[in-house]
Amino acid sequence: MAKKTKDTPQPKITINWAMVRMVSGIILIFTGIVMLLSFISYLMNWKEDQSQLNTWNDPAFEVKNIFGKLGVWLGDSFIYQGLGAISILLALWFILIGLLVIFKLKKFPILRTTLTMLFFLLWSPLFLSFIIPDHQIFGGRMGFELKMYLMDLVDFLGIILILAFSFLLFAVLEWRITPEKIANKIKEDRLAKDLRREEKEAKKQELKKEKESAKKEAVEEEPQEEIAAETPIPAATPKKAFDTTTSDDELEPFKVSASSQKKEKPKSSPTPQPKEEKKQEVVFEPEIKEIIIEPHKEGDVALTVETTKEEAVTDGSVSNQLVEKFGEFDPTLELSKYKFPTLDLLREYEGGNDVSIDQVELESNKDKIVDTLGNYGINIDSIKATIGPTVTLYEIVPEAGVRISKIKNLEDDIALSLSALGIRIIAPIPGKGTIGIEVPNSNPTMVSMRSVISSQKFQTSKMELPIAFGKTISNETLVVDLAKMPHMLMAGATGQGKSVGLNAIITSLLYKKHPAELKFVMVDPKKVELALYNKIERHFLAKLPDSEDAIITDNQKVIHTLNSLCIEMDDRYDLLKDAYVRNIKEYNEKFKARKLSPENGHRFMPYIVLVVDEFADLIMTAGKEVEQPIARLAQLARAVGIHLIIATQRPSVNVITGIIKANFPARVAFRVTSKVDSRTILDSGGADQLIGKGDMLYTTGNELVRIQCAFVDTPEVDEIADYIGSQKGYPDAYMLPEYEGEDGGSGDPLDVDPNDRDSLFNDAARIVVASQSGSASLLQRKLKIGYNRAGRIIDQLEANGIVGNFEGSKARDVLVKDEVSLEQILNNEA
Ligand SMILES: Nc1ncnc2c1ncn2[C@@H]1O[C@H](COP(=O)(O)OP(=O)(O)OP(=O)(O)O)[C@@H](O)[C@H]1O
Repeated sequence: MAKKTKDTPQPKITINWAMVRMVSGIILIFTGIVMLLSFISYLMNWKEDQSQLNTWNDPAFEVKNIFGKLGVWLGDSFIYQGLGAISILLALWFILIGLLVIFKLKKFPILRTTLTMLFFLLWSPLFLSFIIPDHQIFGGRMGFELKMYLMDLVDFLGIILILAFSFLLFAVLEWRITPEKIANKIKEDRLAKDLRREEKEAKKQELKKEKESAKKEAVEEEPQEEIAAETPIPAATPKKAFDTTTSDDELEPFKVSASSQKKEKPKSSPTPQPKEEKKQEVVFEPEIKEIIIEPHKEGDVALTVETTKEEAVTDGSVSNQLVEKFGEFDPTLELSKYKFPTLDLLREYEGGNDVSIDQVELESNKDKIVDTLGNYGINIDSIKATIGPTVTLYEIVPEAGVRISKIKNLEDDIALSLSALGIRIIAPIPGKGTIGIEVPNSNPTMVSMRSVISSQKFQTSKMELPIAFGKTISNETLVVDLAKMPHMLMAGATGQGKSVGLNAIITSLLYKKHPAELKFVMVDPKKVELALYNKIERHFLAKLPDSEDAIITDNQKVIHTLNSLCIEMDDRYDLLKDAYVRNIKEYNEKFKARKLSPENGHRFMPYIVLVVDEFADLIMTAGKEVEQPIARLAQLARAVGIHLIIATQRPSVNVITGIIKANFPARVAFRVTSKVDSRTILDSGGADQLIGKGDMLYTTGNELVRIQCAFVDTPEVDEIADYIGSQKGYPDAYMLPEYEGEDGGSGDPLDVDPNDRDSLFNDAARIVVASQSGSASLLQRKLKIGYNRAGRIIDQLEANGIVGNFEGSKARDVLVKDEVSLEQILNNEA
């Protein structure tokens, strides 16, 4: 603010263009209105008024025109003696130009409008005086004279041709009429007609179907024997077929004709289904052909043979057709009414966005820095201050020849002379060639979550998983993409702002992502930090199938969940491989473009963010069991949209092990108690010099950025969770794959009785042999079964010698090499 008043420019004599524009606009509109009303009035009263023209100066002369003598004069000059009735166009043009001038409508095609008007001003007088020759008033003098001249020159037919050709020429130039356009227009009209017809037919079909289902219900309510009596071929007709055929025709066997069945086929069941599923079902229906074998003998029944054509591989053209027909797949359709949290759920804090610092404080800090350095013989060329929310950065350019290390060594002395905590010296500032000294403000400004969420940067961000972390030292909102990080390690001593930081991350994502696009897996050993998010379980949380609470507080469950996430990761990789894409973004785009069929197990993949609030506690109790899956996820899960955020109070080396550290390039450090801790988390000091309360350092491997974390209070989080939780959600939380631990799944095949076979055993064996891959997740997808059952079937396959031994994460070898041998095995053992 103070800066502004300082920089106020000297007053200059300037032309107020806005006023000029306003005044000229008003004059134009006024002129246009007077002309328009005069013309209209003149056209109505011209006979009487015109006869008075000779007695113009006579005070007794009375005219009927709405604008009196001026109106008559205008009408006579423009209409009678001039352009005729088309002069009205001129009046309208004045009004239009006036409006354009006032409202600054730059996009309006003014030149084109003016040219069109000029054409009509020339063309209409001739046209009007030609078709209404008795009254000069319509064509005006211009029309009359022109007509007389042309009559003499080209005669009647010549004038018609001139009028017709000039109009045609104008139309072609003005409306750019080309033969293609005309053809297109005809085509469009035809298409629109067809579309309307199709819509009508679809509506009719729907009505018919409704009636049919109503009838079916009525029939179902009737006693069964009655149906049996009326239906001559119930035994031969599969139940499914009976279920799907519901028209009256069905009750008569001979009328189960090609046409009536054809209509039935795409629907497998008339029961209403969730929107999305319904859509997909229709989309990927196989092509069905029918051959009717006519009866040979009298009294024989016609046989309809139904053949399903092999489903074609979905190539571009098919998907294009699908997209044309149904539009892109919309993952948000099921919760299409979902409303994103509103800004008013977040609080405005006192002092909000205005970062202010006392001028005196600035001056005195500067003097102290200059004096301290001066005492050690370091002279300064220039010094510049950048005021941030919690700290002010003084950028120093030392005199030539001063060693940087000398200034760096004076850190403690400068801190002493400024008598302030949290002084940090950055020597040199990367990419700037200056030396930075960060000095805490005596009155720090709170950075509210509201201010960062409402920032343009966050609102318009196109990032996949944007996080509005807080504000940098130059008071800019820092928005980072979790998808790019791809995992984050967060550390800080107790009470320094870790939980607030986690909430800020989660809140940012909740403000930007639809429940269909993002799921959280939350681990909260402290049991209270993340409990608030229980309310959004059905919208944003993921959990294990058998667990009650989505937020995991029990360490044993954490191990299961992490392993389950590993399975989800492997499944996702299989799907990515199938789809020939390299990451979740490309995969989802392909899925949305309907290039991947859900029939083959493909599905829209939401991002999964694993949030662990107290990692030290987990490592202490579960050690390797937790470290291994975390490391696996951290190494591999990035491409499949699984991201980890891990927070810990104790950033010691036995918690943040080398393997974990190597896979978490994004680090956030709140204040820690020692330089060693700072080194563990950031690989450099600095975190021990922070001032707490959300003051943090952030790095993605290169430079350290000092940020004031945005503050979001528990009641705010509570309100956001309430707001989301009160809306319609999914029936349940997002289900992660089942994981049974050591005892389940791929157990000891010796325990498995080779004769104890799952009902899907044969199918599974065929799939495994056909693909030559003994993977449980393949069976899961192809047979649409759970992980446990797939694991059991794999064990049975092993016991029967179809697949080889368990080989860790690798798929098992398939011992039967071709389908013929497999069929022999299956037949022998049957
Ligand atoms: N970004 C911030 N801006 C202002 N004040 C903050 C900020 N973050 C934290 N604080 C203050 O610090 C207090 C403690 O923060 P928080 O609960 O996040 O600490 P913590 O590191 O999670 O502690 P613990 O590990 O014990 O849970 C908050 O109640 C708040 O008063």
